[in-house]
Amino acid sequence: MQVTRALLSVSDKTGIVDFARELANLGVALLSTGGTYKLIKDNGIPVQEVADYTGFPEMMDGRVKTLHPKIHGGILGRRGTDDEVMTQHGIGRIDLVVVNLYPFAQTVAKPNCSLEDAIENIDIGGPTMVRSAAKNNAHVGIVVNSTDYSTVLAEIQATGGLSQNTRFDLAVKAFEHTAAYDGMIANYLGRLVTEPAQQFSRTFNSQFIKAQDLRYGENPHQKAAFYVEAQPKEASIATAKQLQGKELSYNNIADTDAALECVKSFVKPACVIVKHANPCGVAVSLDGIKAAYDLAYQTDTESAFGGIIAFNRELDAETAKAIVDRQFVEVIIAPKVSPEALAVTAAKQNVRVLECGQWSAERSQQLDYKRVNGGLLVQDLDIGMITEGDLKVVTKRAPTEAEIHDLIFAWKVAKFVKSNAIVYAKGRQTIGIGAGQMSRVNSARIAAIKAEHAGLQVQGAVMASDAFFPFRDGIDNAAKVGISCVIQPGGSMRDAEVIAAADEHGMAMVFTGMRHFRH
Ligand SMILES: NC(=O)c1ncn([C@@H]2O[C@H](COP(=O)(O)O)[C@@H](O)[C@H]2O)c1NC=O
Repeated sequence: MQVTRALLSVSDKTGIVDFARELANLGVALLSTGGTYKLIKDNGIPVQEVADYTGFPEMMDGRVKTLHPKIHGGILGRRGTDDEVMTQHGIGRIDLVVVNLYPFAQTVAKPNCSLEDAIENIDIGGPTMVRSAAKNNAHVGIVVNSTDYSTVLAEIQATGGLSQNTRFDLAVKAFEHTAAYDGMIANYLGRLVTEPAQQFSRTFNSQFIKAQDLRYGENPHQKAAFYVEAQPKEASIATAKQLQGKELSYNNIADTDAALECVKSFVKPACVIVKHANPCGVAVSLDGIKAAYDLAYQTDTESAFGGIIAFNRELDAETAKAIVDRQFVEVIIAPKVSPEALAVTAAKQNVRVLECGQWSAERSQQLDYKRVNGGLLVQDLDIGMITEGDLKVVTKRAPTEAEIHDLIFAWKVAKFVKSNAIVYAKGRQTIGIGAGQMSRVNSARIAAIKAEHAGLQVQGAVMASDAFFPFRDGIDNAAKVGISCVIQPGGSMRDAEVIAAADEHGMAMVFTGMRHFRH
């Protein structure tokens, strides 16, 4: 297919002048809408305005520009089938359509965007041309993204046109583009159909882009792929670059996400080791990430085998060496990886090393999804976090300054441990973690067993519980193993009993008023 005439109509005008110039140099006749036309013409490039071509002016403040049979007939006409009718009605072929749409997303993201503004930024003529051209991809090329200008141009320069493969690929991109666009509009308007407007729209429309096919899913008989957002809001597993190692698996990605999101909770140098989606060792150390790793590893050396290790600082050679010398590790992830660290991990080529970029201290609110059979649970991501000022001391004894540091540390870890979660910690090191039990008492027992197994002293450690204690037995058992201080949300109908138990044992206890279930 030869490109003889192109229609250019873009809101985002990035790169359009150079693209138009090169097309014109190749002898392609250009048609364009108001603003795009003016820009191209002002740059001395020959171009005809759509209004001049159709004999119909743009009207209604741009609501009608390209919605004309001479435009849509020119795009949709089947070469070899519709030639006669096209000639009969004076419709010329349009071989290439270059369109990007009114910036709906940017408009509604503005604070105080009015419904009127949002409505005016719903592009009608643009998607219509995009869909026309994409449908007629057997004869027409459609470009919706300026990042494709150079490859499209190179192909036209080389062959005078675009191959069927290229046109089909561009057409799929075009339908992906309009699907995302209409999804955004439906989500936005779908929040307004009830009075008062709701956070969650009537339908839930979202688009994710395939980052990679995976060898298999959670188990080898399950097929899987990893999809990411077009514009992830912050450094995450979705933004991570793999610097070395075997291909990431489904479970690697899920566990790396858990480790990274947990380590983001800490400001000081920290290390989180995850196994099967649960932290099995976490530590913070003012001496740096190597010291944090040593402490995190101590919590549960058995579970750390084949684990995922996340840091909140650049991975350095010393830490990398400590890891690869000591243990089998599946994935190491950090905001940055030094070239020296990479030289160390290169000796173990199977180890996956990921660099995800630096996140900002201010977490951005996002949606969290969980698939259930036949449905989807959607909620705000749990970015809730308490500070020292939020702690309510409920016992006679108040925690010491050192205990407060440990309480907040243990609380941050408990947030990332599957419920029921119990975390024992001392000196900003996890001493024992009890995860994913149906009874809180059993989680506490497991935390104690883990501590004993690791040879770590529970005496004087703090205990975090992701949700309230329904009975006093949790506190009595904790006292028996040597826990001195407890952090929990509070809110049980037996809080008074639980507090009395803590007082009897001379423990300090604080309520957070915030629960962190994780399923
Ligand atoms: N109404 C129409 O016929 C129409 N045709 C093209 N557009 C859009 O107008 C924009 C370009 O306008 P301009 O070239 O005037 O800057 C593009 O985003 C394009 O998608 C239209 N605008 C909105 O629907």
